[in-house]
Amino acid sequence: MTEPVFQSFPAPAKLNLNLLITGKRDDGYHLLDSDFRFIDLCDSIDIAVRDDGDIVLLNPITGVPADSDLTVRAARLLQQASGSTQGASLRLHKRIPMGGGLGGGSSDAATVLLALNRLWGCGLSREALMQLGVRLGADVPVFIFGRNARATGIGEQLSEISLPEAWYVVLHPTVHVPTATVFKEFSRQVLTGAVSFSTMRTLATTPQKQNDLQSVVCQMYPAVNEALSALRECGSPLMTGSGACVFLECGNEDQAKTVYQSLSSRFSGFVAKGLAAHPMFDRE
Ligand SMILES: C[C@](O)(CO)[C@H](O)COP(=O)(O)OP(=O)(O)OC[C@H]1O[C@@H](n2ccc(N)nc2=O)[C@H](O)[C@@H]1O
Ligand SMILES: Nc1ncnc2c1ncn2[C@@H]1O[C@H](COP(=O)(O)OP(=O)(O)OP(=O)(O)O)[C@@H](O)[C@H]1O
Repeated sequence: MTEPVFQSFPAPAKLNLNLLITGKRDDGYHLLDSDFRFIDLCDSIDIAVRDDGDIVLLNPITGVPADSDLTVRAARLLQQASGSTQGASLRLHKRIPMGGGLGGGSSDAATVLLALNRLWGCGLSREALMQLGVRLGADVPVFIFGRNARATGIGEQLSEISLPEAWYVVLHPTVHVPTATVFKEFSRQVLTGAVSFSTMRTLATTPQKQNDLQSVVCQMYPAVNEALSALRECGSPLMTGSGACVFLECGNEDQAKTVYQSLSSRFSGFVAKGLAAHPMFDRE
């Protein structure tokens, strides 16, 4: 029997450099206005094509059954949409903390769609893959889009943005923050008037450095507030996505490392470099 040939594909994390919640759709999904930046903390996925049509995740994450894993769901969705009879063995190397607002699961799904589209020779356009991706999660399209982007809609309307070089101190409070719970609580607080929807930015407005979910998450998870308070001694930090991770932007790597070292005995986290584009993005 021939050994399967695995190829390795990167799946980067993202930060939401700002996150305005501008409304709610009839189906309950929230409208947002957010600048997404890819960072150099990456999961990686080894993929080998199989000719029996099966999709097999060789090392499921503890607590996430293989059938629910976004990598497996992405592969099955592409099989269905393209009519491909080929299968794949997947091996997942997780480095992006889960439930951190860093988009790890969404990025894994996007990488599988991009990689299998090539390996199976499906020939779907980037746009078609993005439309498939949003069925798996609101954060999936931006990873397929492949460039740092301003996102509107629920995250599927994307336009490229150009960002300066930057490094980020990212702290990971040890709480798992479920995205659905946070949006639900935000919605409840809109009804009571405790929070309100933001207005979408006009082209002339400079991006507001705010995350509309932050106050809700800090109320629910004090550990997130503590991490923000610690970073505030060094600048103006923000939460990413629906949390739990918080970050501080720094102009150079030394500064970021110094800030992180001063906090690393109290918080887990890391220093990451902002990327100019997704590592799988090619500009031809
Ligand atoms: C907060 C962000 O991380 C910002 O990047 C994303 O909008 C979240 O995207 P995601 O993790 O891919 O979220 P999904 O898996 O699509 O949605 C999880 C749940 O969060 C809520 N949700 C999510 C995204 C969104 N724009 N509005 C929502 O109300 C919905 O209840 C949904 O059932
Ligand atoms: N490949 C995967 N990697 C991580 N989580 C996965 C994966 N597949 C399914 N999941 C499920 O998705 C949940 C959210 O994981 P993820 O790491 O994407 O959260 P997140 O970074 O907060 O996402 P976001 O910023 O998109 O809200 C996990 O708790 C897990 O149950």
